[in-house]
Amino acid sequence: MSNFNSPIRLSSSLIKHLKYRVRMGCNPLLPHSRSFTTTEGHRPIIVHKRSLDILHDPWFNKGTSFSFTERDRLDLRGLLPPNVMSTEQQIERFMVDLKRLEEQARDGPSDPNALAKWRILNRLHDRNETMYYKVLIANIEEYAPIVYTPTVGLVCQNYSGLFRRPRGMYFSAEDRGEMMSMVYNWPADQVDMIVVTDGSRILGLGDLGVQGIGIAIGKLDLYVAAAGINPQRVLPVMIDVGSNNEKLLKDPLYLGLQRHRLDGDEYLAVVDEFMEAVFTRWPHVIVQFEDFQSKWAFKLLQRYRNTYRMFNDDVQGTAGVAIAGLLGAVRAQGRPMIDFPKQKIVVAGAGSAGIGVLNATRKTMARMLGNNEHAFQSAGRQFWVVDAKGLITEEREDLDPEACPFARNVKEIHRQGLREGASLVEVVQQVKPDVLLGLSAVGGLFSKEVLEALRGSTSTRPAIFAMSNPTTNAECTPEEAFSIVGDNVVFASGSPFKDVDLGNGHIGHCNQGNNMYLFPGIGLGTLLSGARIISDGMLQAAAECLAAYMTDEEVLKGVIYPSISSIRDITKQVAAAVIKEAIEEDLAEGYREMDSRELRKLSQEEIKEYVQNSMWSPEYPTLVFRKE
Ligand SMILES: NC(=O)c1ccc[n+]([C@@H]2O[C@H](COP(=O)([O-])OP(=O)(O)OC[C@H]3O[C@@H](n4cnc5c(N)ncnc54)[C@H](O)[C@@H]3O)[C@@H](O)[C@H]2O)c1
Ligand SMILES: O=C(O)C[C@H](O)C(=O)O
Ligand SMILES: [Mg+2]
Repeated sequence: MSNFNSPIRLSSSLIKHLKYRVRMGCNPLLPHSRSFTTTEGHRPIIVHKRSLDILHDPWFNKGTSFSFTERDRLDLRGLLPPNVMSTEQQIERFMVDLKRLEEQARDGPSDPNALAKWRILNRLHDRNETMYYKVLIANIEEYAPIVYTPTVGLVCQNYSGLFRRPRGMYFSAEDRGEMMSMVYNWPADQVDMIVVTDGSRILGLGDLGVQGIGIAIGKLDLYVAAAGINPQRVLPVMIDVGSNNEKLLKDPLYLGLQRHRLDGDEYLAVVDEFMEAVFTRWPHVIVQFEDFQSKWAFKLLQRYRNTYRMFNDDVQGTAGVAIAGLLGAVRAQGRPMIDFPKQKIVVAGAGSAGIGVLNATRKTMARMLGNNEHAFQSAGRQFWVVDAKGLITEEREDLDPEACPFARNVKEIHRQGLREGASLVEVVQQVKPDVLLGLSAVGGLFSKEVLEALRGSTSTRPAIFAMSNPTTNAECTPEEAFSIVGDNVVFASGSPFKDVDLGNGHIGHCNQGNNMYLFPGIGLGTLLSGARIISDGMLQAAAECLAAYMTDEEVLKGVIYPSISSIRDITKQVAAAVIKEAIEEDLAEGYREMDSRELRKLSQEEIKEYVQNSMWSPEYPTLVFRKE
């Protein structure tokens, strides 16, 4: 039996490994260390490693694309098949493999091979990041539903089984007091974007605990693919304060802390410590809060938004996307934008997303009505909010403070033939809304009865937003919407659905109303402006930019959101709008060589050019070895 005083015996293989690490210039006692250099442009990259270390490093790995001379320079000879492939050949080989799976897929409502595709893409991500993003960007329409909603939901649910190579950082309740030093374990000296979750409300799937890291990874994939954030400078983070999901707590394969969630001040102390640690190491980082249960989403946003560069995607990103869609719906009715404050809107769901949408939409209406208290009060009367307990009125007991401003006046509601707790069907029947918007996480909530009631809408073209994710949580499908309410409706869903063949040569267009159209641009614009905080004005500018992206011709056809294939261009425009607003609000402090004075001199076109030139593209840099 060994005790602490006995000499340590090292196995011969361990000695060999340590000697090898010394030879490679690494500290044998520290975990694997990497050197980080920028890959923008076509400049060579100086690397301090060779041989297998290069092949195992996805930032530098080119797989079969290493040229003969590079293989010699980097001691790779013999470690790869001899045939040198071009990038195109490599990608083709990969795509053939991927497509084979699809050909075998049965054509069902969901993709039976979605998880298999995720695994293949994930493995590529592990071994060759450049190629991974090249594939993702070139085929974004096809593979966003795999790396993002809906499949990412399935991935999070099955994360224990799917976990291979760790990605990102985990801060847990057990790490209290250690985070300030732990944060230095991450190898990158520069981090631009963090997406953090506590796993408490992953999409509409509830508390998935530590497995929620998948959502942070998926969101950051879009930051790289859509916003051109350098993948070396993104960091997915999971704050593991436990889980209240009893199934997970009993699962022996669960990878997270097997304890109930911390609450109250203890919870806040963990998140505070995390924020302090990451902003100490990377003062210019932007932190996106993702999929926190609404109980904490609002509190944390209020706590940090005036001190740190952060935003909550579910509250603020979703709000902007909804506003853009709602404005699109008005245009699709052939009405002028000024009619927006007249829209009657029924919202199902009063959580972080629903309340975020309600607040921002009310403010937008109030601005159009004169931006005074009277305008704000009258805008508030355009909404009827239904949650799990039915219509919310001032009679409701124990109402969340966030929902209070939207509780309907009891007398007014009685005159409309409604009451506290009225069902969604009753509300739709009585209100005859222009818009029915769902952020309830309840699949099928817009039942046949609800949709039939919507046929009585006073609008010439009612709009249905079934925004809950993933697919199975959508409040209704586009088929149901078009067949029950009518061919003329405007339809959007949070997760992608196919367009509907209406049978008479017409297509019922299915828009994807998802915050992916805004968060990458909000992050990129904030980064490049160097704004200290993310203001309401910057978020509003992002939403307006998205709304203006669609032409009149498109919206009249019911197309209110762009195709995901143009997401890189949309993100560029959104980022430019955010920068412009940050400059106007005097928040922009500049980024790298572009200081605040230079920024202020830029014209609208030059801002767009600046954004475009700052976006990372997946190209192999030339690698050159030099000893450290
Ligand atoms: N499309 C997007 O971009 C987008 C963005 C954010 C969130 N979402 C989706 O929105 C959903 C909700 O997210 P959240 O953060 O607000 O969740 P949440 O848990 O905070 O809120 C859910 C709300 O729905 C209400 N609800 C539950 N059952 C209901 C019922 N039968 N009828 C009416 N309301 C009911 C609850 O009372 C609660 O107010 C999730 O599915 C999420 O994926 C979509
Ligand atoms: O993640 C998404 O697809 C959208 C949104 O952030 C959500 O929580 O559903
Ligand atoms: Mg989310």
